[in-house]
Amino acid sequence: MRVSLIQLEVDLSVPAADRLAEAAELVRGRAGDHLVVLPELWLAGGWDYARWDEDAEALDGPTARTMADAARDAGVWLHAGSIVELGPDGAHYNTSLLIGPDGLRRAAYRKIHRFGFDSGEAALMGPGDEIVTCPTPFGTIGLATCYDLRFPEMFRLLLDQGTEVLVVPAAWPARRVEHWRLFARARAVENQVFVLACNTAGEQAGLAQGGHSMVVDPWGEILAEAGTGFQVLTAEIDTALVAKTRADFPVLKDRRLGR
Ligand SMILES: O=C(O)CCC(=O)C(=O)O
Repeated sequence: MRVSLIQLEVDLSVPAADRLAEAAELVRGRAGDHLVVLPELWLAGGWDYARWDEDAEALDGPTARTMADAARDAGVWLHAGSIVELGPDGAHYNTSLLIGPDGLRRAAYRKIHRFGFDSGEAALMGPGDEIVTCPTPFGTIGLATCYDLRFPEMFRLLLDQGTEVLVVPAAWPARRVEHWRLFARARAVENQVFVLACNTAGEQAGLAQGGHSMVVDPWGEILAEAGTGFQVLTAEIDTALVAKTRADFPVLKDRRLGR
């Protein structure tokens, strides 16, 4: 199957409506791909907390609807990155959306581990509390977001729910980009899954973003890696490699704890 990770440059000085339309066009341009992935909080911005109140929207709000139309027009599965979700309880969540080629939402995942210690996301967003996986024609997709990568115990739960392809949108800063690269490969190797890790590029709220979106196979090989600017990163992946890797090197059978 062909996957594309759209490493967007998030320039918050450009009106959100223009950036939304541009992202939708990029998705439409990926007709022929099987799965397209966008980064974390690419519309609201991952680091401009002051905007989150005004940018918060429901799960079926304008971003979700625009992305659903784009997915249907292109005939692709779309991981639309994440939005600032205004939950029914009035709280905000960092919620990622998986949309089918028919334009229907197939999964929504509220980021469990919020970044910022006592400020930023950790103070302003509610925590998700549900591990989310979704069956697709090309295997079970497991959902995680950015900072989640630092918490390997979460990925064992995703594994135990059948994950074969892990999709991780992010707004990961350049300062710690080597951690990002390390974790993307580590989560692939330890769980014997594909990892599709889609970061932002450019600068957000004065913070340089790391780029280096990656497609990693279950053996930990990097099949494709972006640079630091805007890029559409495309790779062919064979999801049969998950079962083959697990059969050829059956390390997961030796787990002793936590199941
Ligand atoms: O863990 C990190 O270094 C970055 C995490 C982050 O930027 C986020 O979760 O938004």
